[in-house]
Amino acid sequence: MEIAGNTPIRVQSLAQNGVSSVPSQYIQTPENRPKPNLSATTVSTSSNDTSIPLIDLCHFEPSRAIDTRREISRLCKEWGAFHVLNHGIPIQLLNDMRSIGLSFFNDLDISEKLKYSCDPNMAASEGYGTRMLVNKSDDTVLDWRDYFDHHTFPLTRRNPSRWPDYPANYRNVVEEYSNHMKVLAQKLLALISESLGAPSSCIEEAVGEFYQNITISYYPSCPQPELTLGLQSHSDMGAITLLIQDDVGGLQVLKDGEWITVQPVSDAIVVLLADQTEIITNGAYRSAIHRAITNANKARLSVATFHDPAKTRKISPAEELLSDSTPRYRQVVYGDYVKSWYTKGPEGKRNIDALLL
Ligand SMILES: O=C(O)CCC(=O)C(=O)O
Ligand SMILES: [Fe+2]
Repeated sequence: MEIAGNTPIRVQSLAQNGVSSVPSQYIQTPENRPKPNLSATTVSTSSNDTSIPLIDLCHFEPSRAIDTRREISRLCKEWGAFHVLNHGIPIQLLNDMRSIGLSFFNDLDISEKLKYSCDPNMAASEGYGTRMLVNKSDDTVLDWRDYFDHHTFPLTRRNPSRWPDYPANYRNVVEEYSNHMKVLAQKLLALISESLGAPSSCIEEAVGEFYQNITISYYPSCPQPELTLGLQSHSDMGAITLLIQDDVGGLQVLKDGEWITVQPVSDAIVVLLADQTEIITNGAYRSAIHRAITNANKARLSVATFHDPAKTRKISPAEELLSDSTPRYRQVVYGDYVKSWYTKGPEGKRNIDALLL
């Protein structure tokens, strides 16, 4: 599966070559394969029952704060994943972000895209890639996904000249999107802190300066969606992830042992609580296990914006949130957490479970 220069084959090239069956490296073990879609045979339920919940943030209107905090608390305890509406991000910017991502993947030749290749031997390196883990063993099952990862905060990491210059507005859109998403992540972490009765700065102070990465994922149509995953089951390792997707759908969240498909809502943003927030809140709020499935007929695009601590940051349950309970998680240096995640793989929540006291 490797071509000259140690560059892994991009899934989009496989799909464009019209393969009728997926190469064996992409075939999931039976227990990890998506269940066949039962919706046609089950009794119809309201759409609320078959997606994650949605909360209207009412533009962070102070007079709604008490209700919003109460609802946020419930969603963080029961789900760790929910849609937000009236979040303050211009809808046009969400559409522009989807549109520039799609142009990069659809309009450029593979040879053009490969000019932006990330370093396949380095975890989360910036650029165009396909393999998420740095694990080199041949028995790793591969995701049916290509991506472009951008390093966007702190500003010292941001270098738009390393990003595509096609379409012409690509770099501007990513910069503007990054700035808006950072503000929203701060507002949400403040609400989440308040919803636990803590000062609004509690979680953000525990995280420290945000390291923000934006990953555009592209999932080509797949000849055998029943055997593959676009992205394996995981919880995100940082503090909070903000995600948008197109109208194809394929994001699934694990709730009470069942995979729930997140129905696309084009103006809404998906909030995913990540592992460091689980540690900081001492498990009061749990990170969401999620994955992406593939589609036989359509390619799919999503944009995930991750907000993480610095690699040198020590993370442990916040004093203000412990009150009379004892810490349930060992302190961890965030860089060590990331290293273990990328070498061992996520496999559900094995990395955070290893920190449980
Ligand atoms: O494509 C999606 O909907 C999920 C992406 C995701 O979970 C990730 O990039 O961590
Ligand atoms: Fe994720």
